[in-house]
Amino acid sequence: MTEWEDNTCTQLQLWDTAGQERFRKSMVQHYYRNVHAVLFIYDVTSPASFSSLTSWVEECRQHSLGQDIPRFLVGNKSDLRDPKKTDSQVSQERAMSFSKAHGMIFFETSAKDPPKKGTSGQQGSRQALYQQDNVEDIVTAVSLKLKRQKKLLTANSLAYSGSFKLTNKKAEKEPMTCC
Ligand SMILES: Nc1nc2c(ncn2[C@@H]2O[C@H](COP(=O)(O)OP(=O)(O)OP(=O)(O)O)[C@@H](O)[C@H]2O)c(=O)[nH]1
Repeated sequence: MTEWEDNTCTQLQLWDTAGQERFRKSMVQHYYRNVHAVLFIYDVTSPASFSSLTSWVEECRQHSLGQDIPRFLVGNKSDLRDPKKTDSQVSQERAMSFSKAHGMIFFETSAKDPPKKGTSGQQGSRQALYQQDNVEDIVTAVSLKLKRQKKLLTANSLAYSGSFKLTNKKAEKEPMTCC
């Protein structure tokens, strides 16, 4: 639950899809019904977990999840990054490029050992390109995105389903009423 300064709050209900196929098959319809956002989470030390994201993106598409549903890409286990093993890890550049291609908001974090607020991580011998966030920051970002989107949807539905529709400056001054 995130409480905002305007006295509203956003409550997040997270559904963790089971890794095991036999559970996934029976639960899958339930997951996709009324979904407001999707978090694609992978393990930064497991390129296989990153590669499997493509099938999750495809699954979302098959379940007709619209592009208006916010998508987040989260690389977890950043505490296990080993500067000497860059080949067997998912680089932030690769993840960032994937997130851009799929319209996702990218985060990297560790659920076990939360990065200090706003710090950049170390990747190989270089400074990581993107900052790492703790889990709470990611939850807040998801909540904020949903709050903004809800506001936008409400504004749009008022503009298009009310007794008048604002189309231009003239209409703003002299609203046309109908119904
Ligand atoms: N070092 C480290 N270990 C983690 C982190 N997050 C989870 N783990 C460990 O990773 C293991 C797997 O965690 P799960 O949450 O079961 O992973 P999962 O992907 O949901 O697993 P399935 O639902 O079975 O697919 C556990 O032993 C966790 O303690 C992290 O950020 N850092």
